[in-house]
Amino acid sequence: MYSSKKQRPVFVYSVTIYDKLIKFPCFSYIFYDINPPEGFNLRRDVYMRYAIWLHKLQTNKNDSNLKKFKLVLPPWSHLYHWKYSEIPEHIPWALYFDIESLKRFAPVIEMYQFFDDYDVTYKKIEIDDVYILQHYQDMFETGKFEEKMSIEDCNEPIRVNYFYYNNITSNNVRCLSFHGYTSQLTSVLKNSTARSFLFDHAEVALHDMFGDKLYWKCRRSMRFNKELHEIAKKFREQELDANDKNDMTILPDDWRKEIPRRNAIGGSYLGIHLRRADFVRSRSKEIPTIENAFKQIKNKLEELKLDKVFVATDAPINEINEMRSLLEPKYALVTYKSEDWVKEKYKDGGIAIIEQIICSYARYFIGTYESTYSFRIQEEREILGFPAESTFNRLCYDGTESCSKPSIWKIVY
Ligand SMILES: C[C@@H]1O[C@H](OP(=O)(O)OP(=O)(O)OC[C@H]2O[C@@H](n3cnc4c(=O)[nH]c(N)nc43)[C@H](O)[C@@H]2O)[C@@H](O)[C@H](O)[C@@H]1O
Repeated sequence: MYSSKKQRPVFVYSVTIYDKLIKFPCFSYIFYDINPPEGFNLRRDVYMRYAIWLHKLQTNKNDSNLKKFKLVLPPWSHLYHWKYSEIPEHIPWALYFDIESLKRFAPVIEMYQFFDDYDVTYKKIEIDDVYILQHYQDMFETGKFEEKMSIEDCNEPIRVNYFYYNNITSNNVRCLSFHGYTSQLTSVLKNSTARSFLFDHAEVALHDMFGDKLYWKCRRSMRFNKELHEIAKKFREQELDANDKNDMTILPDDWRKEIPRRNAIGGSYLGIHLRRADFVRSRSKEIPTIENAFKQIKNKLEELKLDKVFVATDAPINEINEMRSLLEPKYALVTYKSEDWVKEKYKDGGIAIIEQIICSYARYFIGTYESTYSFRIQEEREILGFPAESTFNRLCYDGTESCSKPSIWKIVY
């Protein structure tokens, strides 16, 4: 794990990484950052675009004239949906993900490990080349989308510091209007002698290929931190009477050993992701009221002959109680209540992941329309080998099941 001491570099004076990153002269570093309001699960998708790019750079023999790159994982700081007890907080990826598993796909390092790579006698880190990606305004106006990139005037004011560290900065910041796939950014690397690059607004670059074999390899490498899995497993066993052996949900320790299958059964409970919070305001016409959600849950429990529903939700307690009073006593509504140490150690992000895991292992899953939190559960269930019909379902806004189904993105090996 990480030590808080390692979170903030202490340096004495300023040099560029190109000049002084002396510990590992054969490496160059790629940083990326994302539009601040974006939530955790969209960020996971953006990570994949860059991990796939780095994977390709690492394996593509035609680009052997390029240096070796490391992808620096941006700490989880100031996420809009999370409450932080201490500000600024730089949460490393190891708190949520199995880093060794990520490394089996792409050459990633944590930010604090980058600080270790850096010569710590220097006060300030200056990233050699910063590119702020931005959309071509005219493409949205004309609807004519073509792949291109060009350095242009910036659409937004330029930031002075990066990643909420006031000693990470750059003297060379440019705005790159961009429409294309992430690996097309290779041309930026080829035309530069820099040893450190930051792509801000990284979400502007698209997936090279959404849903192909490489996409799924990368996705499979994104295993959660083992302890989070253990916590969810214990909860499933104790509160939902579910276990991997009976539910046919055992995966090999190494994602590279996974094989195609569709025989997962899942625990004898219905899994629901009921997204509320900001969605109640921003998507009121697309998500159900509590009563409408109840109708769909009850119908599905009847149809599947189940008597338990696990609800992952960011709803306030009064809404959960309302749902509970509608379902009980005939059906049990189970939610995850974290122990104090879990909340303290893993914070809001970890609790959300534990709930996602529990939904992933359910007999049947129903998510919330266009929530990336639900999308990630659907992917996890594809990896676990559930029949697609038990996964790609959404709560309809009107209490019926008649609304359109979510897009089905089946796993490819
Ligand atoms: C419209 C967009 O929707 C996006 O949200 P959407 O895709 O649902 O997906 P997320 O970005 O993951 O949701 C935002 C955060 O809300 C919390 N959250 C959501 N659902 C649950 C849940 O069931 N249980 C728990 N414990 N926490 C939950 C969690 O911290 C998660 O990272 C937003 O990130 C964007 O900023 C934007 O608002």
